[in-house]
Amino acid sequence: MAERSFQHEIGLLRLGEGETFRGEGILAVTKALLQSGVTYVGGYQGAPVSHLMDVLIDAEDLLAELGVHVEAATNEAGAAALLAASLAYPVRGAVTWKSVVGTNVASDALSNLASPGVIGGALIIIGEDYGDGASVIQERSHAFAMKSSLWLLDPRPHLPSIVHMVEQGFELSEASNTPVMVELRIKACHVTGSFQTKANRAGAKLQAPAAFDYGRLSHPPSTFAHEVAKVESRLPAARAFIREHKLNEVFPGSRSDVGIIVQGGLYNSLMRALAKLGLADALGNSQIPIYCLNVTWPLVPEEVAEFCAGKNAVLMVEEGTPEYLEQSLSLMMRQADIQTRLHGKDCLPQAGEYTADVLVAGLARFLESGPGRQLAADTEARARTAATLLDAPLPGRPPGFCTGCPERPVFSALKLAQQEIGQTHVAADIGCHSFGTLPPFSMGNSILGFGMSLASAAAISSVTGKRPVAVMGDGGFWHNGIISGVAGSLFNKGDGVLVILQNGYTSATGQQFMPSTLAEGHRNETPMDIEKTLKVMGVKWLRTVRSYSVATMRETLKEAIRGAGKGLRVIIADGECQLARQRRVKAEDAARLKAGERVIRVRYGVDDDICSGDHACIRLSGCPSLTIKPNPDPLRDDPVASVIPSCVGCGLCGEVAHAAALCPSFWRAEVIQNPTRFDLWLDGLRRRVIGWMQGRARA
Ligand SMILES: O=C(O)C(=O)Cc1c[nH]c2ccccc12
Repeated sequence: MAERSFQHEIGLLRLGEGETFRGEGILAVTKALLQSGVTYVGGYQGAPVSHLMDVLIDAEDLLAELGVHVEAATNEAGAAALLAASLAYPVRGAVTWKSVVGTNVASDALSNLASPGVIGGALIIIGEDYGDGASVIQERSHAFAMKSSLWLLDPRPHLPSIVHMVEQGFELSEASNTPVMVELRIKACHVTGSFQTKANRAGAKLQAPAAFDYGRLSHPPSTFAHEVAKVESRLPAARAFIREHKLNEVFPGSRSDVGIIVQGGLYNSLMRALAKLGLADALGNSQIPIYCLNVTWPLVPEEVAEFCAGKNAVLMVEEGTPEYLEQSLSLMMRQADIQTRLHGKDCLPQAGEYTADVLVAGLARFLESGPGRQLAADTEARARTAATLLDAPLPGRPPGFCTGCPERPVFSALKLAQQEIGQTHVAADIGCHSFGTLPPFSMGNSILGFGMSLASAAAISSVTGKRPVAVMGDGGFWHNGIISGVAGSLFNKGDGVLVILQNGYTSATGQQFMPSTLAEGHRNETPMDIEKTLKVMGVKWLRTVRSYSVATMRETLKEAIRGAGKGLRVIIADGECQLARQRRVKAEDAARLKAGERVIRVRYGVDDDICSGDHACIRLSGCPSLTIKPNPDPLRDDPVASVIPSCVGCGLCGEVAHAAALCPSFWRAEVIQNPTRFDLWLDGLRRRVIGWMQGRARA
């Protein structure tokens, strides 16, 4: 994989009995899977679980030794469907993706899997991308567990707990014939710690295909029996297992009047809040008893009753909306006729991440604690004071395209095209190109999902009377766009423009390879070609344009948007992901330098004397390496544009200045290492000519 090397982590996967693993939560999961004897693993990358897939794919050799099949699925639906191996065979397997979005994509396969259930342990490791730092819609994966009768583990962020829950997850899955989701929030994925390892186990293998059994198909009439099995056998079996194996934890406290029930994943934040309130020490000893739900679905009514009975009040600490757990607890307590008061979202916010500070305020409300309220008020006041001390609000720092990104020029070209032919609807998509919706481009009227831009634009021309432009990455194309977008548009004889940003990787998730990746050393020796694929599908109007050629791209866009006739027009904007390219080129250059070979680096810069100081170049590019500096001319006070050393020489600044006819202040230089004798001769000649001209100028 391109983003980073996982050689160290692969070493950790080889640890044997009784050794110590040190690292991140999400990587501990990879080791836990191998210790559990999986026969197959798979998934689709996305924050915060990308590294799980990356490590497993890089660990090809080890997994081959253990006989574990690895599947880099093209989307989450494919990953979920992989679990059918555990539906038909008593083998263990695990898949991963980011949630809630990945679970949305996977949900068709998940429903069909959950209905017959599984005979081999089946785990779904979901990266719950919720709260500060999340990149997707704020919804709860919990809903999927409830609707499909899947069990939901939410281990407290502590490596031994995470590993234990993965191992127990397989057992629970087998004991109740139900797929199990392991929910890991951003903080749980990145929490660091250690645990004692066990030896890896080879996955089970069978000699023959399973016998035909209609009862294991999610088809009527089997589905009616499945529905009954879910409630009459699988649920009771799961509850019995959870109770018997103490998957949920009770931490007793000195107080008997109140208690706290917490989702396992929030346990660390809760302990921090209690410590701030002086109700717990730093070692996790709390005065208030805590019932920690490492399993958030299903709840175990007997455990709930035991914890709540006899207390005046309990607080349910449950992040996100709606308050499914609070509702369930309320029903259970009513049914068991327990008179304990139940609090939750009346004390804590309905929406947003439950950070320690948010929990301090909520706990103070629950405990009706004066000093607690004071602490929460003080914290808020400090934040306000800090804001006033700063005088003006801090300038926004939206994320944006990397230096040299091949996607930036496409938005520059689209901006220039719109300047000439007017605005048109722009359907944005998920990927690095989503940054086109942020300044300085601010383009995009909708984002409807991964690979959904073209489909989302299908009805737009009937609304606006103008041909819309859908932007899609090559990652989005293979994930969903090829079917939902391209096939849908061709089938419906749709009219519109699709711009495919072909950079060679699913870059936003960490530069993973995908079907059309060309990189060397990739397992896929015959990469699928998007252009050929589109032609075969029947796209008639198709252009491939180098993404840095801004003027050509502008003209191509104008032609596509305004051209006569109907039909889908596709522009493939081609340019390799610059981060991946830099890693590749740097290594290649270093090898060439070492061998004494000639290496050229291209750099751009701005001539201070010529820069007009209007910064149109910056507004059309937003490159992090193109900034401003004080004007060296004492008679001018406008800052001038400046290219800083992080420039990778993509040439966009010059292209934009040329395409938009801005001031001619950009220069391009070639830095040649290990020059040839011809290079040196040419350099000497240039110096002489320039010297002669400068001499004339002075004269
Ligand atoms: O990695 C991220 O942050 C993403 O949002 C990418 C992504 C991976 N799988 C998806 C399914 C639906 C929408 C976005 C994604």
